[in-house]
Formats: sequence, C-alpha cells, structure tokens
Amino acid sequence: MADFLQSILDRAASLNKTVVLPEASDERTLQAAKTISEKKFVKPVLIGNVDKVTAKLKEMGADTEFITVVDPATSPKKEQYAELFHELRKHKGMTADKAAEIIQDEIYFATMMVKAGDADGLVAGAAHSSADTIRPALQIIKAREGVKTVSSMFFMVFPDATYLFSDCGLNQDPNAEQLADIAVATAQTGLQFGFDPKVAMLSYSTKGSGTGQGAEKVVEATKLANAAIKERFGDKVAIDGELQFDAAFVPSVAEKKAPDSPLNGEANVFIFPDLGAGNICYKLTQRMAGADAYGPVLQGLDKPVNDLSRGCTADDIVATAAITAIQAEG
Ligand SMILES: CC(C)(COP(=O)(O)OP(=O)(O)OC[C@H]1O[C@@H](n2cnc3c(N)ncnc32)[C@H](O)[C@@H]1OP(=O)(O)O)[C@@H](O)C(=O)NCCC(=O)NCCS
Ligand SMILES: CC(=O)OP(=O)(O)O
Repeated sequence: MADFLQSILDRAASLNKTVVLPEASDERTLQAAKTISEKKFVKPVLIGNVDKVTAKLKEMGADTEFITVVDPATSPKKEQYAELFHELRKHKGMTADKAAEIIQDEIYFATMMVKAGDADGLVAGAAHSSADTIRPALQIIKAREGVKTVSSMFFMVFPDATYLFSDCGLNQDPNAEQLADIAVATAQTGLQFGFDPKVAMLSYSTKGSGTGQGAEKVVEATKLANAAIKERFGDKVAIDGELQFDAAFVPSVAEKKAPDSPLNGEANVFIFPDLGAGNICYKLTQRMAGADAYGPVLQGLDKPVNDLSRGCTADDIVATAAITAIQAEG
C-alpha cells in the first residue's frame, strides 16, 4: 500500500476519536501531542500536572485549546476509577485502598479512562517497558469476547510497501494454538487496514527441510490457522507454512523451496515462531533496512491500547495514535 502513513491519518481524521497519551513527562509524547493538534486527526489527552504540562506545551507552541490535560491527583473521576478497578480486581486480592493508590499511576489511570469510556484508546510505552504498558490493559480492558490470545503486531513501513510482523511484543513462547491465534489476529488486522493478507508462518525449515520441535510447532500452528482463516475469511486471506523467510519473500527462492506455496514468495504478513525471533527481526528491519516500525499494536483487546518502543520517535507516536483511532472504530 502506497503511503500507509497518509492513509491512516486521513482515515483517523474522519472518526473523531479521543486518544490518551499518558506519558506527558516524555518530550516525544509532548511533541506528538503538538503534531496531533496541528493535524487534528484525533483529540489528544495527556496525563500529568495540568499547569506544568500546559506551560510546557505553550513553550513548544502547541495549541493548548485542542489538547486536554488530566491530573489523576485532582481528577473528579479518581474515586469512580478506583472503585471500578477495585471491582475488576478484587477476585485477585485487590483492596480498595490499594486500588486508589494504583490508579494514580499514569498508565493505570489512562487505562481506566479507556475502560470507563472517557477515551477511545491509549498509546504509551515511550517511557515504560512493554510489560508495564500492556499488563494494565490485560487486567482492565481484557480480551474481546471469543479471543483467547491477545497478541501484538508491527506495521513495518517502507516507502513503497508495508509489511505486518507478529508477535514481536507480547507472547514470549506461544504454543501451536497460540501461534495460530496470532496468525488469525494478524490476518484480521491486515483486512481491517485494507491489506490483502498473504500470511507466512515463519521457521528455520521450509516444508520439512528441517527437523525439530521448533519446526513441528509451526507446522501444527499452520494447520490450525489455515482452518480458522478459511472459516472466518474464506479466500480473502492466503496462508502457508512452515516457510523460511526467503521462501516466503523471494519468488525465485519460493519456486525452488516451496513450488506449491499459494504465497508464491509474495507474503506481506510474517508470523514469527516466538518473541525472540519477532522482536529481533522487527528491530533489525527497522534499524538496518530503514523501515518505520509502528507498534506493538495490540490485537484482540476489547478496546484499543497500543504500545511503543522506548526507542520510538514522536512521529511513531503520531502514527500509532491514528492506528488506535482506526481500531476504536471497530
Ligand atoms: C504482557 C505480560 C507482562 C503479561 O504478563 P503476565 O505475567 O501474564 O501478567 P499477568 O499474569 O499479571 O496477567 C494479567 C492478566 O492478563 C492475562 N493475560 C496474560 N497474557 C495474555 C494474553 N497473551 N492474552 C490474553 N490474556 C493474557 C492473564 O491471564 C491475566 O489475567 P487475570 O489477571 O485477569 O487473570 C508478559 O506476557 C510479558 O512480559 N510479555 C513480554 C513483553 C516484552 O518484554 N516484550 C518485548 C519488548 S516489546
Ligand atoms: C517493542 C519493544 O521492543 O519495546 P522496547 O524497545 O521498549 O523494549
């Protein structure tokens, strides 16, 4: 898809969604809020001390009329959020006092805003690890009905092409069923964002060329994902595995290694066998090949919460805010 970034900014602009960016203490988040307030494709909410954050935004020349700042310490919603959080987690031993304390954390507070319907989605992770960004969402927002495995994906954007990589951010060592869930979810994300998904289940083996548990897991996951994809998406999604990256991506290599593959070496969705492979490959593609990497975009949550790398740029945050608005559309 040509100009993926422009297409998501345009689509988000038609949706009028509110996206909370809790990390107002991070310069890139403030810069992103400023850019968003210029482009006006979502309504941004920052979390922090209202006077201090507003003064910083003014210093940067941002449109402070368009950006809302909410302070958990003074918010009229803090009791309501604490009660709701207590209710949601008391079966896990959460007390009312502890709930009130925890929702003062910017990520938890912002996640409660999404849960309560006071924001349509959330983007964080520039200043927090993925675990600290994602855990509140898993605890509070939870998986959408019918979803067993919440997962994450990246849009890897080159000037002339965009690829989907998964799971590079959440599931550490998925079993075959979870890997199949990840493939199905990423195919669905591809359809949601206007792609024609051709899903490659990646391995160190192509069609039995290698042996071992790692390859067997991908063979089993491919069978499961193939059945689920046929049932849910019919012919709209193609899938094949187990494939090495070259057999999935290079037509001439596919002809040799996997001549019957329906992907013909033209995969655009890449499912990695575990988090080690996925996380390393997305960073390698970003840093050595020069792709823009937007994500980790979470898949399967009841409402959109999206993570960032601590190495992200302000522009990555802007793009992820647009992706979040589109996910909030449903
Ligand atoms: C995200 C992560 C923190 C979740 O960890 P965890 O130890 O399972 O967290 P918790 O046990 O507190 O889980 C919270 C809830 O989410 C649920 N959950 C965890 N993973 C889930 C998944 N993939 N899908 C659906 N639900 C999930 C748990 O069942 C639990 O539910 P409950 O507390 O309501 O019963 C963990 O998977 C992780 O650290 N992943 C790797 C992150 C990372 O380092 N990425 C690399 C850089 S991007
Ligand atoms: C997605 C990811 O790898 O995040 P970080 O770089 O913050 O660890």
